[in-house]
Amino acid sequence: MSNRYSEHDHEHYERPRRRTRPRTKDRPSYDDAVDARVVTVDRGRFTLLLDGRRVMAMKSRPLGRKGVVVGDHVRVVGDTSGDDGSLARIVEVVPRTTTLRRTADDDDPVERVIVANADQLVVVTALADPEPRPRLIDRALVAAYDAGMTPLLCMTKADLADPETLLSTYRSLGVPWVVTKLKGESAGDLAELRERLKGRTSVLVGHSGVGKSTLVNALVPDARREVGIVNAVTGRGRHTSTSAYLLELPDGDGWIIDTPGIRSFGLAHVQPENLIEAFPDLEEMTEDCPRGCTHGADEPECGLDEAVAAGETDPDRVESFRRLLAAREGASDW
Ligand SMILES: Nc1nc2c(ncn2[C@@H]2O[C@H](COP(=O)(O)OP(=O)(O)OP(=O)(O)O)[C@@H](O)[C@H]2O)c(=O)[nH]1
Ligand SMILES: [Zn+2]
Repeated sequence: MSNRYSEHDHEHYERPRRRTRPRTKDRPSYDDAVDARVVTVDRGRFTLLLDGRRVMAMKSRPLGRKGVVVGDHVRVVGDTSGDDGSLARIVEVVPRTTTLRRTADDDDPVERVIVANADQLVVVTALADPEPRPRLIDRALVAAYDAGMTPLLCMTKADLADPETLLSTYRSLGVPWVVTKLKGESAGDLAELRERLKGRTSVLVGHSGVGKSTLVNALVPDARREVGIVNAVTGRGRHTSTSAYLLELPDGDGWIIDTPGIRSFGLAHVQPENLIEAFPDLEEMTEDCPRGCTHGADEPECGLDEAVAAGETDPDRVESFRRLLAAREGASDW
């Protein structure tokens, strides 16, 4: 408690003292702070959800350079009315349960947290038009496992193609999956997807054209209007958003975070040890690996090869794991 204005310093308040500025002005006593969640971020301004109200806020000085991202649970003070022109102040970021990150790249030299407190990463891919891009799916899976998030492979446009070909690539990894179809016969049944999203915070990623916006709008009928309202306040175009955006599912059935602006997924920060932790059965077989073994295909004495040779594990699973490991490298574009 070296702070001169510590709240425990009662004496300080009782004894009149000469001051050059009002002492309470910056005193960090946040007993009156209230909880809120970050919905979206735009040029240093945060839209929060607080007791069902949309409230604009900025970071307060004591937070310094500490980042505040979509999905963060925060504590706020000041004008939390949400009235036009009102601005609250974020004074604290509640410790995060997960962080989805992306590596520094040519466009941006800083490693960044993209989204906080999400427990599921939904990799949205079309079965056709555009064709699935397994390498991008692999990269998204790596990001999910690294972040400690459950992946969900969501295959859209099931009216155009059969999911089996794509599924065969991911079956040995045990990646949970759903198919959706928002056009054609029996279109629009999202019951299975809703079930998977229930009670969780799920980030949706996918490259352009896979049908992610269509999906978000089907899941949250108000989505377009909501994003539009916030964008009107922040001066963005009405129905466009380039920032990640948190939306509540109807009936309080969970949260989704749409990520329209995320076009790259740099993974250079991902350590092999973090990745293998997502596969406890494989990890167990690497206990006797030489120090620094990455468990890649070219490692001379990797326990995974011994396990395959001894028939103790599914070779497809090892191969798929190694494919993910290799997917960390190279271009980061979606
Ligand atoms: N056949 C078929 N087309 C679909 C389905 N879902 C979406 N589409 C179409 O696919 C196209 C792309 O859908 P969007 O929702 O805009 O795709 P997006 O992933 O949000 O793409 P961006 O907006 O570029 O990020 C649109 O023409 C949709 O009508 C589907 O289940 N089946
Ligand atoms: Zn190894």
